[in-house]
Amino acid sequence: MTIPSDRVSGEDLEVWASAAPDGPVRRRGPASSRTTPPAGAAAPAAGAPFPRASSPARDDYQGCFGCGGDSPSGLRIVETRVDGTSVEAEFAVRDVHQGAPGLAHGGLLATAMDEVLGSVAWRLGGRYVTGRLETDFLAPVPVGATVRLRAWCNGVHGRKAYVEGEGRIGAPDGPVAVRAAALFVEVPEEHFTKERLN
Ligand SMILES: CCCCCCCC/C=C\CCCCCCCC(=O)SCCNC(=O)CCNC(=O)[C@H](O)C(C)(C)COP(=O)(O)OP(=O)(O)OC[C@H]1O[C@@H](n2cnc3c(N)ncnc32)[C@H](O)[C@@H]1OP(=O)(O)O
Repeated sequence: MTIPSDRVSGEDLEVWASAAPDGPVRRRGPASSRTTPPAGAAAPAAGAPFPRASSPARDDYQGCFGCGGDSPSGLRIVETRVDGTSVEAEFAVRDVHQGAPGLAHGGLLATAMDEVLGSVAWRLGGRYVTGRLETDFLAPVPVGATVRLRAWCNGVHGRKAYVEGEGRIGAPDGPVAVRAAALFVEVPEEHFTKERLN
């Protein structure tokens, strides 16, 4: 398998022990050039308060599909540890999250990554939305499993924050089921109000 060297850095590549007949397969990591910080990107700040002035960020807002308690089929992601801008979180895969019978739908796993990576971005101190989200699905996740999420910021460049993370099955050192890299873009407060229909 050939990996275009202009698309990924050396750190993005991993050698995967594989039973493939031609030996170990080199697989691309989750980050493409569009989700990799450019040279000169700043290191993330140590962690800043959420800018809670905007209405979707109210302390009592429970409508989020990822983390809110008001969404009956929501993921109900709970943050378990925050260290600066890095976040650990978890959620339980329920019947309503199925794709194939008994297994989590991939789109919901991508949603979980969007949520936890977004939480990292908001800890930079601005209001951020997802501009691009790249996801690798590495193992099926059974209904009933707890997915342990971990996410961190690789750098900030102007309005752009480069965030990465992973989800493991069952335990913090369990098998990696999903990996993601994203570009979050800082937006003004009006972003969350100007297009609303209700
Ligand atoms: C959101 C939650 C709020 C509640 C918070 C509660 C408290 C916190 C608790 C918990 C954490 C939150 C967790 C949330 C998690 C979920 C997050 C989501 O699902 S967000 C919804 C989905 N995303 C959108 O709806 C964006 C839709 N897109 C847009 O609005 C625009 O396209 C936007 C803002 C992304 C960019 O538009 P422009 O006009 O402002 O700016 P331009 O110039 O186009 O882009 C700026 C820079 O970014 C690059 N860029 C933009 N999109 C890119 C892309 N897809 N790929 C690569 N680069 C991109 C551009 O090339 C440009 O770069 P150059 O400055 O020129 O270097």
